Amino acid sequence: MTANDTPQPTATYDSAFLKACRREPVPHTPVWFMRQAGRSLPEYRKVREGIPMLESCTRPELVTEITLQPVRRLGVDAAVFYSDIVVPLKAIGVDLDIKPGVGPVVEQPIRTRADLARLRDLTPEDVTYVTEAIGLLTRELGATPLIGFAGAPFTLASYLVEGGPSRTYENAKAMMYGDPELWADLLDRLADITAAFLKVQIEAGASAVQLFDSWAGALAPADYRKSVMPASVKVFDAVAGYGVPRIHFGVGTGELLGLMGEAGADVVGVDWRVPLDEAARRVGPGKALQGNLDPTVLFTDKDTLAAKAREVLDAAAGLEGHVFNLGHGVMPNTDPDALARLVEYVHTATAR
Ligand SMILES: Cc1c2[nH]c(c1CCC(=O)O)Cc1[nH]c(c(CCC(=O)O)c1C)Cc1[nH]c(c(CCC(=O)O)c1C)Cc1[nH]c(c(C)c1CCC(=O)O)C2
Repeated sequence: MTANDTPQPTATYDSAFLKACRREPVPHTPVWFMRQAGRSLPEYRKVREGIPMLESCTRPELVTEITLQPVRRLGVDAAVFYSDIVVPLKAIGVDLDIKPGVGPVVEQPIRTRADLARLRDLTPEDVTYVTEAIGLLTRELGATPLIGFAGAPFTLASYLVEGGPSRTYENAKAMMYGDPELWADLLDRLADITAAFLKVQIEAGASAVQLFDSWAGALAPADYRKSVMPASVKVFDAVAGYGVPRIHFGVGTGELLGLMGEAGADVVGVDWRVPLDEAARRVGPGKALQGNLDPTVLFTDKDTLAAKAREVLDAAAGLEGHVFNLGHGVMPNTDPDALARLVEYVHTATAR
């Protein structure tokens, strides 16, 4: 499929997940989990043994297996492509690695205009392993949709400018406030790279895409609107013509929910801090919501888990479209059986 073709009904078109994204009636509330593939699954730890994270993302058969693992075990309504937000940066030659237990670490942070030259455009040839893996996956998945994803310009910039994970984003925000032109140019470069990465995934067969602006909650709404939102708008605009749902998620973004919808999302992801009925008021009409069980609830007993999931469903009762998810990613020590129970509970409680 290319942009602006009339979207054709596909094998996944009538899935509960895509219907909920389009705000159509659903047979049950669809469920998937951010970070559903990964360390909470013993079968993941087994196949990843001895293979560095970023290398694992370049092996199509391994990517296929890891992406399918949670679909088989948990009964979720969608698969999420096994990759990472820093994969496109690595693919254009940025010297970075994912350090276990730490996260992405960038050898030479981007701090000056000269550093920007290290961010060249991403072409499909840079990530042929992504195209190949998605081809394998969509054949295996059949009617189950595959969600592609990318990091939003701000969240990618936070790693590139800080050089690694940060609690304060002091270098990134100092650039944003102190050198707005350099900042705008950096985010614009990242928007092009992100858009190119999403296009590769959609053209290879992804049924929906999620833009992770995980750390945008660090920003005041006025700064988000002026200094970050234009780059995210550029990303969403670039993939609008494909007709696949676009999901927009960040952590601690209660004050930004309206703007994150306005940026061009069809579905707004909500963390656990804002109940979904209140989130719907902040986002306004015409968008589905995704979320938002606190991931730590999975560490509690069965009855508490069901009661807390019920609270999410009750808050979502009046929404135009609801995709059940956690308010952030599955934590590594989560019991996979609790995840499977949660899927079962949501499906049963919402069966129509
Ligand atoms: C901020 C961010 C990153 N990566 C991602 C985000 C946005 C989501 C969020 O807000 O949590 C996105 C991501 N990363 C990964 C996925 C896979 C798909 C899925 O959700 O199942 C997704 C969607 C694989 C991964 N990405 C990573 C792992 C764990 C590494 C491993 O298994 O060795 C996985 C499965 C590594 C990673 N990569 C990143 C971090 C913070 C870490 C964790 C570091 C650690 O605690 O070890 C950057």
